[in-house]
Amino acid sequence: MSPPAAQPGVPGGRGSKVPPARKLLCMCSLSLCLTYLCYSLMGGTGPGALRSPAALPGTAAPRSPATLPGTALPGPPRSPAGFLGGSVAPDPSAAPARAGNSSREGAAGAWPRTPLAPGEVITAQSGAFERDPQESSTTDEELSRAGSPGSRGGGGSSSTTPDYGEKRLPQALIIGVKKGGTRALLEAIRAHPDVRAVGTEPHFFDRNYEKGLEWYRNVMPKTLDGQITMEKTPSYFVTNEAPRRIHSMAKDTKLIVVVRNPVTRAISDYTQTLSKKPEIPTFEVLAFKNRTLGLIDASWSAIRIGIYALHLENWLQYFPLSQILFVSGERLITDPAGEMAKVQDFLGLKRIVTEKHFYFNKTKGFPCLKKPEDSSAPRCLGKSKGRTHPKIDPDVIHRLRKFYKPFNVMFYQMTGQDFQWEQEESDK
Ligand SMILES: Nc1ncnc2c1ncn2[C@@H]1O[C@H](COP(=O)(O)OS(=O)(=O)O)[C@@H](OP(=O)(O)O)[C@H]1O
Repeated sequence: MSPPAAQPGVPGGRGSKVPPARKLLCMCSLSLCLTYLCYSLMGGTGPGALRSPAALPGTAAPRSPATLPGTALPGPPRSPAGFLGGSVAPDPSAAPARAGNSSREGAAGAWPRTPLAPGEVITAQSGAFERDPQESSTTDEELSRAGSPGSRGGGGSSSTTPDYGEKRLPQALIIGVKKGGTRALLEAIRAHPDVRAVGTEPHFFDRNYEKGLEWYRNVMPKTLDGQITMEKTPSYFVTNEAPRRIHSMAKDTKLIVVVRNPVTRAISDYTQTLSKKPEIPTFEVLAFKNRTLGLIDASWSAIRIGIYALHLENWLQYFPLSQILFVSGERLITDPAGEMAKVQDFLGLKRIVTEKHFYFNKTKGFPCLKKPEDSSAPRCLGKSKGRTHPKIDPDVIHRLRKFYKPFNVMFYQMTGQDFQWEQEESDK
């Protein structure tokens, strides 16, 4: 894999004088802690609540003592206070925020405000709503079929699956993020002959952990020696227990995270819920705890999932950065072959999935996989992928961008990659 470009001015960027990884993690943790303390003090999590990042619902308690409140440390690269709660004055220097992709936008709506208890699995919601086989869709029924003794498993894996080989626990996982482009990535990597993947989402490390590793193994497709077994469950990235559980299964598990501009991701998430529950409040209503004060509701899962730095901190307690690949959800659309090259390198695979596998489908508005020689149909993702987003008030988008900015900067520092979400002129 070609290493991410060096990022001058981004401490910890792979091109700069890199401080020891641990030191960087501690600094990031503390900065995040400070950010959240500020947010809490501004009332973001309830009156008087003083909460460290660890107290953010769904975020594991960091083990690093450096993350404890009260430790004196450098703050985030830019003071987050102005972004977090309180009245955020419009930034005249910022590019005017526009509504999302107008060509793909239409209806309005919202989803229920569902503050989660600490440790609660965020995608308990997705279990209720996501039934499309191309979404976070795996039903218990599907899984029990896939995992039942004597089944071929694969939970939706290719119909050309040969019924030989062995079921193995996955060596690589797509752990997130929800609405990041995880399905597109999984379908693309499945085109590789050395990869076998479950089509549905097993949700083992969040919802089904009690079923045990044998259940999980049985859900997997059979593989031959040298083939990699994979699955994708986007909720793992925001599940407290997932890093520890995956680490205890195999500490060398390779992890892939597809990340996308958190503002667009939030709208996409909301759009999905709206499609199932048209009666829910508008995005604009749900996004704020107090709109007059400009106080973003970070307890709303659509918002919280996008605070990537916080979630990543949890993973870095268990896995080195080198074991996690961050795929750009934006580039997965504009340059799928380029992103797939990185994925194949990361997995130690020959670069077989290349530009020859993709074409841009104008009707769909997305890249699709070219039809395999033995099949009659090209493979675009289903209608639940690439939905038209509702038009969101530009002021709300502007405020959300400001809210996420310090967290994004922190995420760039932690990963050594600049995803350039601040540079985007519109939220497509
Ligand atoms: N090739 C291709 N075709 C269609 N859609 C694509 C593709 N590549 C990326 N995307 C983007 O993937 C978004 C859905 O993300 P996920 O698959 O991670 O969603 S889910 O969490 O599994 O429900 C989906 O989000 P929305 O556009 O908001 O629907 C797409 O923007």
